[in-house]
Amino acid sequence: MGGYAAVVLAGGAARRMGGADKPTLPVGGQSMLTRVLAAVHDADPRIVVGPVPPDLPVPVHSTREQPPGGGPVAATSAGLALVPDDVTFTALLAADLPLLTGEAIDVLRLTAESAPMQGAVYRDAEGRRQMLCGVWRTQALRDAVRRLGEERGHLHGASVRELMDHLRVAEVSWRRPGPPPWFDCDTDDDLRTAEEWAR
Ligand SMILES: Nc1nc2c(ncn2[C@@H]2O[C@H](COP(=O)(O)OP(=O)(O)OP(=O)(O)O)[C@@H](O)[C@H]2O)c(=O)[nH]1
Repeated sequence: MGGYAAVVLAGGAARRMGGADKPTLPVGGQSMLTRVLAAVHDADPRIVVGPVPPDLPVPVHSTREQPPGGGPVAATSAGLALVPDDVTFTALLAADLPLLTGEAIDVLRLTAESAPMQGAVYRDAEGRRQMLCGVWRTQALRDAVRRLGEERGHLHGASVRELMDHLRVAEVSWRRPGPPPWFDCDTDDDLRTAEEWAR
């Protein structure tokens, strides 16, 4: 596999968690953001779109969509602006995936590199795409963001689902026993579940 970049979206409002600073919440003794960055330890560059906690234990590049809070596609666009043109693949990830592993990223990378598609995401047992747990051909992702921006006139408030409509995506099932690596924490209950699984 070749090199890849990682763009981690970490500037959401976390309304379902009462506005908590979600990426900094600990699971298994480490912040969710730290855990996601560890899963992409071999990505270069690693880009965080959102506030970067001062005690983050790994170096990252950081940026922010303008205006802040513009939603995940505006944030993706800001992150992609820091990905060099010669980086063929980019992992696009939420910051609230505390069970993500390097192995799970490798499966996505292998799929994205071999499939005649523009990227790969996980699909859960109910068939739902985990859209912020994927690896993409960087240029295809850039093109999709640009086309969506042209259609809407702006990216503010655009959803990841709208973005995916502009991309050909391979869906990957995770069939191994144990917690799914794409599990995302939207609520306090999710956080408790992740904590149990992370033990
Ligand atoms: N930089 C940035 N990241 C975002 C934005 N909106 C969502 N995200 C990130 O995208 C990921 C998925 O977001 P959600 O969990 O759907 O939204 P959320 O705002 O975190 O939470 P809710 O308000 O409860 O929906 C999370 O890692 C968020 O931090 C945004 O406007 N800017």
